This record gives sequence, structure tokens and C-alpha cells, in this order.
Amino acid sequence: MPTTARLFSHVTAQAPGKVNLSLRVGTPRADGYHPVASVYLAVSLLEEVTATPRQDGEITVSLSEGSSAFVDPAVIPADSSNLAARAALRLREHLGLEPQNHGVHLEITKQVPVAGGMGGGSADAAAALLACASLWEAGLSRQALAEIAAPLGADVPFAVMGGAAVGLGVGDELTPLLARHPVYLVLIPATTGLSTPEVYALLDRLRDEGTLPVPEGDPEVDRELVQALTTGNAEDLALLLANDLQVPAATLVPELSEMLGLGLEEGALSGQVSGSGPTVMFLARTAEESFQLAARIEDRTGVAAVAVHGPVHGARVL
Ligand SMILES: C[C@](O)(CO)[C@H](O)COP(=O)(O)OP(=O)(O)OC[C@H]1O[C@@H](n2ccc(N)nc2=O)[C@H](O)[C@@H]1O
Ligand SMILES: Nc1ncnc2c1ncn2[C@@H]1O[C@H](COP(=O)(O)OP(=O)(O)OP(=O)(O)O)[C@@H](O)[C@H]1O
Repeated sequence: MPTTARLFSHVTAQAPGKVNLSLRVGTPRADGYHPVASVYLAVSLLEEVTATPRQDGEITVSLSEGSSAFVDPAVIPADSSNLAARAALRLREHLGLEPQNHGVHLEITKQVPVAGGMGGGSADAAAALLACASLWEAGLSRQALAEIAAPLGADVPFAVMGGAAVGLGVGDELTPLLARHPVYLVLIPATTGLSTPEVYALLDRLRDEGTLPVPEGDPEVDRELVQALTTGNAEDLALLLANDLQVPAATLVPELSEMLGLGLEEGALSGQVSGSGPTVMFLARTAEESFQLAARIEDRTGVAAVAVHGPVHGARVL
């Protein structure tokens, strides 16, 4: 059989960043992970990964110069710890391919803020998986790829699936939602990131010391929010946004509270921290309103604000 590495010169795949419209977090399990009830939305900030065969069996990564201005190349791992490289290695092992004939270089073009609570690294892993699956003619379904992806990170299966979904377990047990109406958001990406484990750890501490209430049982999905998402009612959605990681994120980065207040003053329907932060997101009624809101926030703060929409597709080969 000819090696697929000789058939394709390169393959490019895209995968979306995400926000959590609702993120309810339970108390930690024995392995330190928290059970969550998450309503994920894939948004129109896309990561792109181009996989090019290497003849030496190595899996390498680089960051494209076409990456967004708010991505600092210095904080992206350039070695095998990069999530895209880990995804390629995991797939190669899963498929039982000979390493020497299945080396690959992964060039990543980043649009999603790094360590911003938007699952950028997870999207890189998802795009790398799709690109390599195509390069190596893996013949795997999207569902199978999402399962292979799960040990790479709690958000990776959703980056493979995209759209809108409920995530239970640690966020990886996905149920797709029929959200046919677009949701318009404005994002304020931060230039510096927050460590996801630190934000979860602070949530535990704030609960232990009684500053925040301790939830009982596993978190549950807010059915009303799911309904507002599926019927496309932005006003209802605005009332139901929720994020248990917002208080710890805003405790670590106090300016987040100020940013949230400012977006509301400028006319956002509502706003909250995205995932573990520090990206802040605001809800707008229409695309037009989201562009106007982004422009007003930029004028007032001098900080870049980005109008996006969701749901968008999951990882796909271009
Ligand atoms: C904050 C979210 O982005 C919301 O979707 C996710 O929960 C985090 O997803 P992620 O970054 O893909 O998470 P992973 O890379 O699997 O885990 C990073 C760290 O976050 C914490 N973590 C993550 C997910 C989860 N359900 N409980 C956790 O406690 C753990 O300390 C873990 O070591
Ligand atoms: N391809 C990658 N892109 C960005 N960061 C990566 C990548 N691979 C590994 N990392 C490491 O992962 C850390 C978290 O990056 P990422 O951008 O995925 O955070 P995040 O968006 O906050 O994630 P989440 O929302 O899933 O918690 C970074 O600080 C970086 O050290």
C-alpha cells in the first residue's frame, strides 16, 4: 500500500474557538477534575492548522505569521507539548502507523486568544486531528475523532464537534443542540492569559472558606437557557447567562468587573467572562448591534473588541 504521505503535499483544517453560555461547576472529583454542566457555543474565531508530511518521522509545530495580533508567539509551546503536536501523536499511535513514515509539520494560524478561556489550544488539537486524519487517510468518523481527542483536554471534543452543545462529565460528554438562530457576541480578548487550573482551584478555595456557596450534587444544565438558545431569543438568553468561574477569574483579574460594567453601559444585553477567562463576552441583539458595540467599546477603552457569531461548524478540512 502506498504511504498517504506521498499522496498529499499538505492538508489544512479549521476548528472554532468556543464560549460557555452557561458553565455550572460542581465540587472536585478524586482526580481533581470538576463535574460541569456546560452550554458550549462554537464562535466565528477559527484556528487553522496545515499539516505537511515530514520525511524524518518527527512531529513539529510552528506558528504562522498570519496569526492574530493579540496572540503572543512567546507563550505558544513550540515543542511536543503543543496540543496540536500531542493530537497528531495520539492519532498516529491510535492508528498504529509507523512513526518513520508518518512525520508531520503542523503550522498553526491562531485567531483565538491564548489562555483566554476560549479553548484555543483545544481548537488547534481538533484541527490537527482532522488534518492528520485526512493526510493519513484514517477513515474515522467525527464522533470517533472526538473520542480519541478527549484525553487531550476537556474542551477538545467540543472543538471537533462544533455547533452548540451541552457538555456534561468534565465537559466532554456532548449532546448537540439544535440552535438554528445566530447568537451575536462581542469579545474583549485580554493580552495576558489566566491559568485554567488556577481558576478552578480558586473557585474551590472560595467555596471552602464560605465566600461562595457549595453546590450539592452534580451540576445540571439550565433547561430555560437551552430553550432560549434553540428559539433564538436574545433577551431571554441575556437573563440566563451564567458562569461559576466568573468570580474566581475576576478575583484574579479585578479589571474584568470594570470591563463587564463598561460593556453594559455601552448597551450590551448582558455580559460575562468566557470559560476560565480572562476574555470577556457581551451579548448583542443583531449583527449590526454587535459591530456598533465593538466599535464603542474600542473607542472608550482603546482595547480591541471583536464581533463574532455562533454557532459555527466544528473542525473541518478545507
Ligand atoms: C474552563 C473550560 O474551558 C470550560 O469549557 C474547561 O472546563 C477547561 O477545559 P480544558 O482547558 O480543555 O481543560 P483541561 O486541559 O482538560 O484541564 C486543565 C485543568 O483544568 C481543570 N479542570 C478542567 C476541566 C474540568 N471539568 N475540571 C477541571 O478541574 C483541571 O485542573 C485540569 O488540570
Ligand atoms: N496550540 C496551543 N495554543 C495555545 N496554547 C497552547 C497550545 N498548546 C499548548 N498550549 C498551552 O495551553 C495553555 C492554555 O492555552 P489555551 O489557549 O488553550 O487556553 P484556554 O483558551 O484558556 O483554554 P480553555 O478555555 O480550554 O481553558 C497555554 O498557556 C499554553 O501554555
